[in-house]
Amino acid sequence: MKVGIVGAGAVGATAGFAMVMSGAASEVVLVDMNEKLAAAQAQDIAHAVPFARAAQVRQGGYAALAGAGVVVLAAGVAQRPGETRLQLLERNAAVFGAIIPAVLAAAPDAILLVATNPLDVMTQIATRISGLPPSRVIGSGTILDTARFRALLADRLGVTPKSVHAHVVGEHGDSEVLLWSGATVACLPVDRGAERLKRPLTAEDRAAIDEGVRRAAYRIIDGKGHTAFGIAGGLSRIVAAIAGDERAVLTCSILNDEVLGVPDVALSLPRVIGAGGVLETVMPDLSEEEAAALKRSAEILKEAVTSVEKSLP
Ligand SMILES: NC(=O)C1=CN([C@@H]2O[C@H](COP(=O)(O)OP(=O)(O)OC[C@H]3O[C@@H](n4cnc5c(N)ncnc54)[C@H](O)[C@@H]3O)[C@@H](O)[C@H]2O)C=CC1
Ligand SMILES: CC(=O)C(=O)O
Repeated sequence: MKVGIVGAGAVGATAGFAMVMSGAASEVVLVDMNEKLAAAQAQDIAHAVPFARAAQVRQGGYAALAGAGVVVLAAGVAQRPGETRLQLLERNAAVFGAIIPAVLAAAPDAILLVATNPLDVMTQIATRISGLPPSRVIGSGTILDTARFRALLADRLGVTPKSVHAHVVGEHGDSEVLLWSGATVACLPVDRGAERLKRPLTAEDRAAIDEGVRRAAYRIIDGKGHTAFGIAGGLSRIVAAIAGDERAVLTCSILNDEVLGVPDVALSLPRVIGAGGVLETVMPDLSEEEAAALKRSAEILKEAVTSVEKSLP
């Protein structure tokens, strides 16, 4: 599948690299207002193609996106150390106002895959600006937080993350909700599985994992200035699910009609992803505490989107 990526910085370029190395994309076009950067990133990725499956990688203008099945939106500003994702909102909303009409003029049939933060609000803004149905405007959402949850839990349990099933829903950000009640390992609820693995989970372990997932971006940005590898893996996974019409269940963000009484808000829930984008949403069973936290997350996002909506085109 041909994939366009608008924003060839750390996230966009690493995502392009991940898609080429995993075989998720057969053609990648990088678009950036900094054409020199996009051309350099495209060349660098192209030099990895001999170690991967056949793929074409190049820099281009918006017209070069024609025929793309997915266009990743990774343009805009990123957090500086200590900054929250929501603090980026006004600057990145203006960037989307400029790029989305240009993307759709060239690639009207593409699914938009949003990576820019604040992720959920940007997904909602992209849905509104594009006029596309919510199923075709997908935010990477908590696919990354879910991966972090599985990685940290697996490390504690001494098994591979692929054998841990656990999800994060809600905001891709500070109010996200780790679904401990549905987490499983070896066909067992996670607490029982942990005991059988002789690595029982204490309240302190849970708190440390929660903090490790929720604060991961802050720690990584403090150390290296940005995050890229995790989200690149997640974007590549979503593209593969679309390209292969997989019907894979992934936690992604789209505009929901309503979440626990909060209307018209984008946030992540488990979604079935295939060639048409989001094919189904599967509302998980939630404990009382998780339901209250998800509702709070929806309210925070609704407030954020309402604050910027008036200035949208
Ligand atoms: N969804 C997620 O889980 C994650 C999201 N992010 C977000 O992804 C976004 C990009 O982050 P980075 O790649 O680290 O930033 P970066 O600064 O390395 O790259 C952004 C690129 O966007 C380009 N750009 C800005 N305005 C543009 C416009 N109007 N048209 C075309 N190109 C434009 C810039 O020239 C730059 O190359 C940020 O909002 C960041 O917070 C970052 C990590 C994870
Ligand atoms: C920066 C960001 O959103 C993340 O790594 O989660």
